[in-house]
Amino acid sequence: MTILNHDFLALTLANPHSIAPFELDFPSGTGVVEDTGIFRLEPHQAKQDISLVLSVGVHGNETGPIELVNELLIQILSGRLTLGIRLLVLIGNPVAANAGKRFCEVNLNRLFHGGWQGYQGFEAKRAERLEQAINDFYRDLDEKHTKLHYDLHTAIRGSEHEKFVVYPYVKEARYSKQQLSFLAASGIDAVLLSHQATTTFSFHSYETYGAHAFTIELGKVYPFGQNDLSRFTQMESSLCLLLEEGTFAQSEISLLSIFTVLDALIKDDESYQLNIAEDANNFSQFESDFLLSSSKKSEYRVKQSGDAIVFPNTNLPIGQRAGLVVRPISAHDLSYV
Ligand SMILES: O=C(O)CCC(=O)N[C@@H](CCC(=O)O)C(=O)O
Ligand SMILES: [Zn+2]
Repeated sequence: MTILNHDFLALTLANPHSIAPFELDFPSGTGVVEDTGIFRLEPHQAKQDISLVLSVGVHGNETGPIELVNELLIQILSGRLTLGIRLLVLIGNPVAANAGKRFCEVNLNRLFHGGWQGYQGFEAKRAERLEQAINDFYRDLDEKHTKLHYDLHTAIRGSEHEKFVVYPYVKEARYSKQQLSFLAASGIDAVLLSHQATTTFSFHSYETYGAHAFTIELGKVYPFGQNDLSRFTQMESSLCLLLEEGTFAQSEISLLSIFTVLDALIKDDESYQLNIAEDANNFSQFESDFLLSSSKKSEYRVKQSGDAIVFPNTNLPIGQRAGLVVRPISAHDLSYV
């Protein structure tokens, strides 16, 4: 088996359920395709002790980041980019990607950190397999080794901040200045600081391995072939620098708008409604006391003028997150590591 034309995405989509493992050489290192959508690359000469997981397509229809990372792989495999750190690329949900869907049976990004237990079907198996791949990749690294996991997504809606990240819930609320500066340099506009543990991929890597891990939203969802990859230029440049030199591009944290997550809105009944326009953007703000959601069982009123909604979505099963309510805060109010 080989990766024809260095096109790992094409190989993955042609074999969405499984691939027998195989090894390959490329000009600056060696690689192993461990399974479908799971590709580990080891540099001949590591410039820094950094192990980077780049995951894309955890939601199958979020194709822009998949195309971006596939392009980076083509550059590495063809020798145009010299790999200087360890790299694990994960294409999360190839079956849903082929179907042009967010997921097939269950939202994969709610099944990590053991959340797959108790579920059947492709996504449950896939979450377990992806967790295993990360565990294998991070195994036996010493204390001073830097573990990174950037989980790249695109959002269903337009947004007042086109590119933003979810910083998973971290103990003692201490945030990495180096990573935030890297995100600012990568074209990220805003950061949401999570208020609780979740079963997302980025939370799993932070909580289990102490990785610097983020869900990174790079714009709006488009089908394969319809993404304007020029919108990812800053992220691409930062990733190239990191992959080649093990260096983090840095910009002022003050470029970032920071939001704390106040509440997760949970769909608690079939009657659950969000009182927002169909086409409302992420980060739409509301006045104090506005009735943001209501159902036969509950209502949610906005606590303070300026509070905003991110990821509003009611097209999901009861018990799942229908949105996040966020509030702007100053970067000066954060504690940093
Ligand atoms: O646009 C939307 O509503 C969803 C975009 C998306 O997939 N977001 C992630 C965020 C994960 C996190 O909170 O870290 C998701 O919902 O899984
Ligand atoms: Zn997503």
